[in-house]
Amino acid sequence: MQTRPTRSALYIPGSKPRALDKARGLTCDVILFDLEDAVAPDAKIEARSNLHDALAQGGYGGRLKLVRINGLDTDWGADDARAAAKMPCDGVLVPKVSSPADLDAVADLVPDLPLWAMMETPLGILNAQTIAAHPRLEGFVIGTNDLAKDMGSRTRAALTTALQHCLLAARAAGIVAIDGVYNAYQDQDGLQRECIEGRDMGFDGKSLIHPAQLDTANAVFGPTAEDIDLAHRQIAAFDAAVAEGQGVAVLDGRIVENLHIVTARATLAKADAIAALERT
Ligand SMILES: CC(C)(COP(=O)(O)OP(=O)(O)OC[C@H]1O[C@@H](n2cnc3c(N)ncnc32)[C@H](O)[C@@H]1OP(=O)(O)O)[C@@H](O)C(=O)NCCC(=O)NCCSC(=O)C[C@H](O)C(=O)O
Ligand SMILES: [Mg+2]
Repeated sequence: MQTRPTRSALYIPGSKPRALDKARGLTCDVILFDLEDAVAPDAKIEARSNLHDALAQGGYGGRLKLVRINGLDTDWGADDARAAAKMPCDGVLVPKVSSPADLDAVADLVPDLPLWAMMETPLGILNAQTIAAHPRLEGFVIGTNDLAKDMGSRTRAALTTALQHCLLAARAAGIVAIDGVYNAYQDQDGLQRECIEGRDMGFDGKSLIHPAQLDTANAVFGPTAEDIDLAHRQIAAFDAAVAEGQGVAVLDGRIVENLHIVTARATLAKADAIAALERT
């Protein structure tokens, strides 16, 4: 089970050495080192080599480092998987996963690393429950662009059922779920709205394409000072109620039950994990 922060997951094309270098100083929680759609066919081999060198050089701190390989049905996928298996990364992100068998095939080539699944095909969404239950899987990253293309959908609202289905599957399996990208990377208001929507649905973070999107995702998906204060006060109120033989506390006119304490402790643990990451 992944416990590191996943508020912001930035795609970095393996074909862009400057961006690979710049990422060492960026405040993303997760780096999605991309060999797939951000890399042109002619640049695929060089991108794999760039990525090998960048990861070997290190300097990415405690960020979660995932390598998105090409699909095994392409000319590059199997070699990407074999190369990623030897890279000092935290997992392999498999594109266009439609069934657990797609993960089995990559797992055979990558024996020792966790797997993550791009959820971006209609069949994959329908099979989300069995994909999420794969023993090597640590998380979903939603591919809203490919999904919208395959479904013929023109709005994010049209994807709501698919997003919720993925979330249900992820939560049932206890894995991470990261929302899709917001393409208009210079539109901060639109990004903020979509981050809030994703957070309120239950996502753990947002996948991003440009450094200018980091602050918004980190702020929206991270606990605020008010969240942290409320969590402390809920725990204190509940402890006091329990000490008096009560099973329920009342705080600010609202009941506080054990289930709220689970959420409060999770909020504090998340804040601690973010602080620890920021120290690396
Ligand atoms: C979108 C971009 C092509 C814009 O590039 P550019 O015009 O070069 O941006 P800027 O000049 O504003 O860049 C400023 C500096 O920031 C660095 N930079 C830019 N993007 C990144 C990045 N992603 N990671 C790290 N650093 C980045 C530039 O190097 C500049 O640095 P400096 O020279 O020092 O000033 C570009 O942002 C880009 O290529 N983004 C990634 C696109 C991508 O990865 N697409 C694929 C993933 S999305 C997807 O596939 C989703 C899914 O599969 C689905 O189906 O939905
Ligand atoms: Mg995609």
